[in-house]
Amino acid sequence: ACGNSASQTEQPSTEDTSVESKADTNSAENSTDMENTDNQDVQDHKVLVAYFSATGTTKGVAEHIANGLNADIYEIVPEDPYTDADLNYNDNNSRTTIEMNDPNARPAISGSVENMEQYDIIFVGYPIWWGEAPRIVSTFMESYDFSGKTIVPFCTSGGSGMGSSAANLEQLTTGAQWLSGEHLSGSDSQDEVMEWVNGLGLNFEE
Ligand SMILES: Cc1cc2nc3c(=O)[nH]c(=O)nc-3n(C[C@H](O)[C@H](O)[C@H](O)COP(=O)(O)O)c2cc1C
Repeated sequence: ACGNSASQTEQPSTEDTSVESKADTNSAENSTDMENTDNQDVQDHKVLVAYFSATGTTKGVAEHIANGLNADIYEIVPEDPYTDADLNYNDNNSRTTIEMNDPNARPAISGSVENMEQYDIIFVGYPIWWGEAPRIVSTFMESYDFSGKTIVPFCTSGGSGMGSSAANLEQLTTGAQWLSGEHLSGSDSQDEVMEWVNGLGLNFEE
């Protein structure tokens, strides 16, 4: 399913699991070229960019979104970090192969989002593993009450699209509005990523 994955060479920084959750970068100034000033109506929405990234690609995209929107960012950090051996998809007995073969696997997350209630829009980013979101993203979706919130999924991959990954995550939440997601590339510039974000038609808090 993932023979076209190229990125096993740029190696996982699995030891770099520092939580930069909620780097509170919201400030009054917003120097980015937000194009949504013409559709500010009654309410602006506070945004969280949450992501899981085993080897840094999704992290880069998540940072583009968070920087572009001046939004909070939260890394889903596994309690038990993924080693290179864990990430070996050529090994039928590797941790990821075992987890992805079990739809009910729920790897534990270290830490949590403080005050999820304050967010109206949550971007959720992840790498595609065997055509799906990693099971730890399922753990994340089941850990909070997302009702009334808008969820915007995005992924990176070695070539596959989102497939049914987001639809399957959506099943784990109730009462949230899921927008159709986007497959992004680790080589996309911030401007390219923001072009997609600004085209979503959401009102972001500035
Ligand atoms: C266990 C595992 C399974 C993968 N399965 C797929 C796949 O099915 N399709 C694909 O295009 N890429 C697959 N990949 C490649 C990753 O999706 C890709 O390298 C991604 O950008 C990594 O993101 P990250 O650096 O944020 O972890 C897989 C990678 C791993 C480690």
